[in-house]
Amino acid sequence: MKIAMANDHAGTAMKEEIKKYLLENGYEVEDFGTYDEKSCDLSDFVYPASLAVAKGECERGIFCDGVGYGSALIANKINGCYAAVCQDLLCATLARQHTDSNILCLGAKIIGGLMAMEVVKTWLNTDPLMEEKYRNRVRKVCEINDKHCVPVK
Ligand SMILES: O=P(O)(O)OC[C@H]1O[C@@H](O)[C@H](O)[C@@H]1O
Repeated sequence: MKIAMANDHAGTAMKEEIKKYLLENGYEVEDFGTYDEKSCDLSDFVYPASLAVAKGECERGIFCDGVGYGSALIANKINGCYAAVCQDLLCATLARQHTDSNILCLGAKIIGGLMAMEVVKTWLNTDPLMEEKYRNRVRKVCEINDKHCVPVK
């Protein structure tokens, strides 16, 4: 599985730690930066990484910023990107089981590195539930996406 990664200055250390784990465990990573802790704007990195997910160049995305919501807010503007902020293992499980999210957003100022690693593992290894009610909910979100989000070329 190929994973798009992106972060701002607040998420660099967390991104590096997660990237190391992914590479050691057989995942491919495309790292869109940023690569240091110099102050920057999240959208410069999360936007291209989201496009890679939208185009199918990467299957999933993992984005790190200070709080997590900033990455999710940007990614969720892009057609085909379904981003969830997860701060614990229950959120990570349900973000896959109930909502089939393809982008995980983490807040490095909110959760520690150990929790982030467990969230990543849980999120990567949990499949969507096939129960009709969850399928219907996911389908409705996809329909909203298809109706209002511009296709990514
Ligand atoms: O360090 P500064 O620039 O103040 O803020 C960084 C974080 O604050 C929030 O907006 C975002 O989560 C961003 O990553």
